[in-house]
Amino acid sequence: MNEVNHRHGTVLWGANNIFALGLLSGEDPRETWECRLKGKRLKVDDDPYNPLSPGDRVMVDRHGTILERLPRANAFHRWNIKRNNLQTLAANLDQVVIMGSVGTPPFRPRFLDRALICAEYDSVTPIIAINKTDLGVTDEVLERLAVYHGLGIPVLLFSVETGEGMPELLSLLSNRVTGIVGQSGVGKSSLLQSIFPEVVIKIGEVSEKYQRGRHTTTLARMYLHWSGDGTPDLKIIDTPGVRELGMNFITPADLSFYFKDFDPYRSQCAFSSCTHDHEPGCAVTQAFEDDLIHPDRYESYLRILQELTLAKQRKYE
Ligand SMILES: Nc1nc2c(ncn2[C@@H]2O[C@H](COP(=O)(O)OP(=O)(O)OP(=O)(O)O)[C@@H](O)[C@H]2O)c(=O)[nH]1
Ligand SMILES: [Zn+2]
Repeated sequence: MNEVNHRHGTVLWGANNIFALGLLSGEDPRETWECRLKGKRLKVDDDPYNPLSPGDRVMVDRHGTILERLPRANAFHRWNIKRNNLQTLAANLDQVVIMGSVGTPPFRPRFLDRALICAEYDSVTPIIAINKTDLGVTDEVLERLAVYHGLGIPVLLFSVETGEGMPELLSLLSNRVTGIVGQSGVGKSSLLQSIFPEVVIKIGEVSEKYQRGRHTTTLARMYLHWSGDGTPDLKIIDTPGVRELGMNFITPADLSFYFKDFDPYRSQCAFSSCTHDHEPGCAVTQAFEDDLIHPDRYESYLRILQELTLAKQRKYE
């Protein structure tokens, strides 16, 4: 391969066969370039619908044809219900911010627990960030969030509206590649707009438009923030807002291993095949009854377990 005629770049966003690349090797760090995949395929064809995601590093020729995807350090996925498969949302992440809110919409541990499972599955470090503190944070919410703090996960409270907690959030994001996931309405667009005031954030509209299309329920996008010396000091990949995260990539038997707070009890159940649901002698159920496992977490577990068990039954029907 003639290196002189090739450049490296990072996928900022893209759909179907057109990808915007940034962080290109060359003179101008802020240059972006619209490139194409030759024949819509890559040698590493692990996801034919979605061969490239924001954060992917690629090699491109001088005509703007993407030749190769460089090896991924990791990738963040979600379950695509329509395709019945995992879908890559972002690649090469240092961390993922799981965004929630208080007030509107109210704090919802179910989504959080599901997003934490995705992060654990993909070995991406999670951070929990709860927006809209200006609407008031009740002791009840603080008590529910303490569970995650206890699991060793950073928990931040902030408000895009008042700026409270924003310096702490930005310092956690600085000089890292961060994915953001959150349910619709938690203020993802507002957060991005406050960090990237020069960009007109139209994520809601764009993904809405594309969701009607066949291929692109996938429109994630990387935003770059440039420091004074011309280097990017923030790299944030926004992912499309979702209502619910499907968990079909794990089996019912594996589910409890994603609940680290069950670790001290799991091995003490009377049956080695215990699903920690209804079985006699279940140490996990006992721990929940003894207030050693938070009710939110046990409820999340039971709901996902039921969903996965039903999906498995349907598969064999
Ligand atoms: N009170 C309050 N409202 C906020 C805050 N941040 C965002 N909002 C409001 O929350 C609503 C939803 O914000 P968006 O930024 O559109 O939320 P989103 O998560 O991008 O939602 P989708 O576009 O549907 O994915 C808007 O009315 C915002 O003005 C905040 O810190 N405090
Ligand atoms: Zn059990």
